[in-house]
Amino acid sequence: MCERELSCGAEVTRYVGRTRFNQNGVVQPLLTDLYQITMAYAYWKSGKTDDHSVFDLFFRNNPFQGEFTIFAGLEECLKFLENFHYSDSDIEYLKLTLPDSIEDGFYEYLRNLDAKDVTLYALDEGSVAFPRVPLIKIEGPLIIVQLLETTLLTLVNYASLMATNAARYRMVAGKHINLLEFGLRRAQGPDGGLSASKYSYIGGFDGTSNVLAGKLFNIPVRGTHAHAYITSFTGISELKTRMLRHKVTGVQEDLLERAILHRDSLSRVLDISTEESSEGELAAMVSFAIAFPDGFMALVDTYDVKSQISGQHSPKKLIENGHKLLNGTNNKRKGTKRPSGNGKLLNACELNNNDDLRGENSVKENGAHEVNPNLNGKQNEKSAPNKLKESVETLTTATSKYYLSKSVEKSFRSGLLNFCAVALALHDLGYRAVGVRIDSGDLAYLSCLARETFEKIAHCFRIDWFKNLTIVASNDINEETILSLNEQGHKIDCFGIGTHLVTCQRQPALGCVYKLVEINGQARIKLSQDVEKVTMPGNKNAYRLYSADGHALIDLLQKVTEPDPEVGQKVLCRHPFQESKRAYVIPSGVEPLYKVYWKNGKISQPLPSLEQIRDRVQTSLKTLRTDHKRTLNPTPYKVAVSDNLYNFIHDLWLQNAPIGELS
Ligand SMILES: Nc1ncnc2c1ncn2[C@@H]1O[C@H](COP(=O)(O)OP(=O)(O)OP(=O)(O)O)[C@@H](O)[C@H]1O
Ligand SMILES: O=P(O)(O)OC[C@H]1O[C@H](OP(=O)(O)OP(=O)(O)O)[C@H](O)[C@@H]1O
Ligand SMILES: O=C(O)c1cccnc1
Ligand SMILES: [Mg+2]
Repeated sequence: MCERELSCGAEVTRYVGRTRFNQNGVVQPLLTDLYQITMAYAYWKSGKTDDHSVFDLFFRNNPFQGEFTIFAGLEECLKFLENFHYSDSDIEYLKLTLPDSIEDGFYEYLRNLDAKDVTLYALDEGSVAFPRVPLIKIEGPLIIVQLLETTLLTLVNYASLMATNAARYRMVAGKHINLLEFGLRRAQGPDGGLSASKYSYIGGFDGTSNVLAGKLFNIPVRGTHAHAYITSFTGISELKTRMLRHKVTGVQEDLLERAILHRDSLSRVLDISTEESSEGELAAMVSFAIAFPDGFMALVDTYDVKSQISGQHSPKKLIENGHKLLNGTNNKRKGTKRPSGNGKLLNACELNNNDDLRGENSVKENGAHEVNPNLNGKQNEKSAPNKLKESVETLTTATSKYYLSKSVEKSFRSGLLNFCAVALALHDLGYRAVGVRIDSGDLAYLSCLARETFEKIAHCFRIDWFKNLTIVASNDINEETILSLNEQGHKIDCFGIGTHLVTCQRQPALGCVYKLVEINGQARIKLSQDVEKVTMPGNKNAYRLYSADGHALIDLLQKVTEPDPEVGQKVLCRHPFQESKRAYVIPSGVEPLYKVYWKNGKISQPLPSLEQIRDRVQTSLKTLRTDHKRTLNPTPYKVAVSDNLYNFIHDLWLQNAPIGELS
């Protein structure tokens, strides 16, 4: 079954009610490290194949300097177990690749190997998770459980990192902003791109531009258009068609003619000269509107009609140059004068009323803007490093200063003028435009300017919906940009986010590991100089204890042989390594964290849909106190061990730590 759905640029087909998708074909037993297979052979040779083993899959630190992680990738792990089987060609390849000394019997063993003797316990996919609490606990014959290591890690590591990253973007953006993932072109390859789309959706994004992800995972696909579409038209003479049927009457009308008429009247209302708007841009917008009259969304920042806004006065360049000035490395550079700035931080929405500031800027012949350092036309007497420092601080804290340049605003207004003209023409023919995308410049300021323009038109032309046109912003957005935009004030409805989201630029790996914790009933511990790296030995259960107000208080690990903690019963919770750190907790709620997800060769729980996992992320995050979730210096969430497990760990540690000899 499929339904037609309107995206912000194009009508797309969305598949609904489909059953689950197939696993990416690249996920197969040979998607592993060679050493898993060589170890498997050595286990086989030494008769350890069926030793009953327990492995924990866990991470040691939360990513992005945060204090929580979203667990994701479980469904893919279960599918991997379901399909685990070496094909004939896999066996052939291994025979060619491994040393000749490997006995044929091993290949026969592999040929018949599957995951039916394995049992997998896990947290629910989409739950918040914390360091050292295993996300997955897996037990069964040593050889197979070992062979699963790398693939399970690759399925969980990036998925969880991505879902966490997306959830963080959702937190800073707030629940009413639309978040679109635009990262495929910048992702770590095609598979990275697909996973990014899937797990950013789970983490709280609303859609993706990645069409295959839409098809495979039933994620909403969304999109606008690229600068190429605008620049592909040089003038209105290129328009092959300018006619559009009226939505109600069906009569063919000349959309271009109407757009030109509206542009003339708008230019007076908005005080923008039509000479400053590009005809090519108008032609492109008209043609796009004819193609998608119900989904007209346009990029409004393509043409810098009178100047180049990138160069010396882009926010990045100004900040860089500001730093160079501060360091004395760029003093002689032409065109890099001290930026204006009196240290006052402007709310972005106030900027375009501040003619004093904007009026001071001039445009150089070469197209670069020169920003007059003197706000009042007087010589600035404060010329020492202090003043420079002040300027740099002004720049770094309010990039909007860059936009004091009048022509930046003008060039943006050209796109806006053309968009509004076409939107009004569409309105005449019974259609509603969708909105604009801004992909450069000061997103706070320009979004306010756009909204102000829409409101003005809504008022002047008595078209109420015009004021609610969607404003999409994109361009290298990250968590900090959104926080900063929130502080400055903006009117953006939707962020399109690519590079920083999908590459997880701030922390490119989660660092999940897979450690043997028990074999044939004997606990195993891996020691390390680095206490953080000492493993938690033994087969364990995990619980989340809740406070009376419903917040998660602490995660507790116990030996599986211990009774579950009980509501209202005092539990001693101990720091796993620091003896003096301990506390009694009387939980108001106790949640056993593990469910058996795979047993006897079958997935043993009903698997939630992507939407349900996405919902779980939000409900699970709600159980966390806000101080654990804040971006700056969040409070660490406590992970503890029972008194019993504490003593067990430390006894085992002593037993396993060799006693040195001093000489
Ligand atoms: N108001 C704002 N506050 C903080 N950061 C912003 C603001 N507006 C935009 N940004 C960010 O500033 C950066 C813009 O940098 P850049 O120098 O590349 O400018 P640009 O407008 O993209 O220029 P170009 O014409 O070269 O594309 C982007 O990362 C963008 O997300
Ligand atoms: O900026 P991101 O967060 O990665 O979002 C995706 C970017 O992809 C497109 O840019 P494009 O590929 O056209 O290149 P550009 O960087 O020159 O805009 C789009 O205009 C966004 O800017
Ligand atoms: O649809 C868009 O606007 C889009 C898609 C991918 C990358 N940048 C923008
Ligand atoms: Mg871009």
